[in-house]
Amino acid sequence: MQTTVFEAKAVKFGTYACGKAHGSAAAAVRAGAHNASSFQSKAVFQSKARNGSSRAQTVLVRAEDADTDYSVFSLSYDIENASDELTKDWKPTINVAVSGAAGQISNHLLFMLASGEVYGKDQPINLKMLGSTGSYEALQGVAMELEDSLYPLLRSVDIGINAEEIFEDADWALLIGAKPRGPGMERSDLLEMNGSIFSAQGKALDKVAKKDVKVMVVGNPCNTNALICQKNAPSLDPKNFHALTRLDENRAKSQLALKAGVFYTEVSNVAIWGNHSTTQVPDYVNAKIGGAPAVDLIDDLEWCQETMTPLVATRGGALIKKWGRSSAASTAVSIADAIRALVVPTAEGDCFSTAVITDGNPYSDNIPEGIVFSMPATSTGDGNYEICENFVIDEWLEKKIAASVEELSKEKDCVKHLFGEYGGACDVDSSEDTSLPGDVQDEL
Ligand SMILES: NC(=O)c1ccc[n+]([C@@H]2O[C@H](COP(=O)([O-])OP(=O)(O)OC[C@H]3O[C@@H](n4cnc5c(N)ncnc54)[C@H](O)[C@@H]3O)[C@@H](O)[C@H]2O)c1
Repeated sequence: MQTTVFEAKAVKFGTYACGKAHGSAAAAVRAGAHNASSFQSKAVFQSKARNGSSRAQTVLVRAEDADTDYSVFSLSYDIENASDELTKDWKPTINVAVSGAAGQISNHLLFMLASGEVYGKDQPINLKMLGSTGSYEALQGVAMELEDSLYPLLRSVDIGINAEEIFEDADWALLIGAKPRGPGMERSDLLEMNGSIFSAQGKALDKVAKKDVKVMVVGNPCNTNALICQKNAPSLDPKNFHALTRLDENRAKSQLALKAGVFYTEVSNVAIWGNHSTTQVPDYVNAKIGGAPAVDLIDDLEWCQETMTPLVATRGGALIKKWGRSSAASTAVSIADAIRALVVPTAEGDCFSTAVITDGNPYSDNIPEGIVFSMPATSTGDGNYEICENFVIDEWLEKKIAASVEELSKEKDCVKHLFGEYGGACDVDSSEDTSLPGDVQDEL
């Protein structure tokens, strides 16, 4: 066994740095890309070539101050020169940025991303994890757990609190971090507070992310946060901004399957329309079970309208009452599903729900332009999507969709100034709270 030693710079806000065999200074380059405000510390690369081969198998990096800075390390593998069975068919590495990376949802999601179950077993990733000042130590802890998990597809990890550093060259940005509503805080205050986070993150994405970055906003109120983020990133394609409503879709599918007494894989074409709030509309009208209309098999309109619909819309609150905290694991699963929906072709006759910008949508009689609204879509698996055009909007759906449109239009009025539009008073109703769990701290 041959051992070589290299020297490179590592930075405090950088975790793994991905080096190459023969001492390629990839890590040094990555470290150098961080701005001068980052704390610099010297690190030693130790590369071990197996069986006397010149190809490095493993590179570990430790900062000199590793005792106090647990987050600085590196695990590297020379994919480009690899010829073994594991890596020879791997795709080029992608950069996945995750904000709120020290939070509950990320604690599940990050490990799914690193394992390959989201982007595929042949898709190596660089994880770029954004936290807040207060969560920086926790972020280091998450990085330590990732280090200890030995995921071959996880090529590198960066952590930081500066969005412009973390979003650099991002192919995907999963925006989970948000501030919860404190006791007594108005819904309009929450919109404003999180709005400023998402306008800053939109600007950062605009400046440093890849131009075809796919952005998925999870932090609540996610539809309006996604709108703010998109409007602050004018050089990016508006189509690539999503707000997560896949959890709502999964909840609706589960209830329909239970009611019909079928396995959930029989349930298809389930759309969520509207806002990720209690005004959301789980669409039983167009849903199918075993390829036939769900309403024919279930044959109970009252259950669909009066039981299933509110049950899905208020599921988060019910879960908090039982569990004592908001849904994190199932949300992470639904983020994974939402990503897979874009990178794997949609099955024939099926759809997935995603909240996207409504400009040019095929339901313009019911859904105005200029908001982020959940609709049914399909994808060929290339990261893009098309909104389904053939969904029937009956009288019941029309009324429910109108209520969600009104709510989102009011939310937009409250935050317009965050993307340079003025006019319209902030008139969101806090008396009937439609927000979903996770954005109200005192519920926990
Ligand atoms: N769309 C959905 O279906 C859905 C479902 C569940 C939860 N949520 C929302 O997801 C969000 C996160 O939920 P959680 O349970 O993980 O919360 P959490 O409080 O456990 O984690 C949030 C993390 O974000 C960090 N953070 C705060 N501001 C930040 C910023 N500006 N940049 C980076 N990080 C920041 C916090 O420090 C914290 O570590 C909440 O807003 C919640 O309401 C959405």
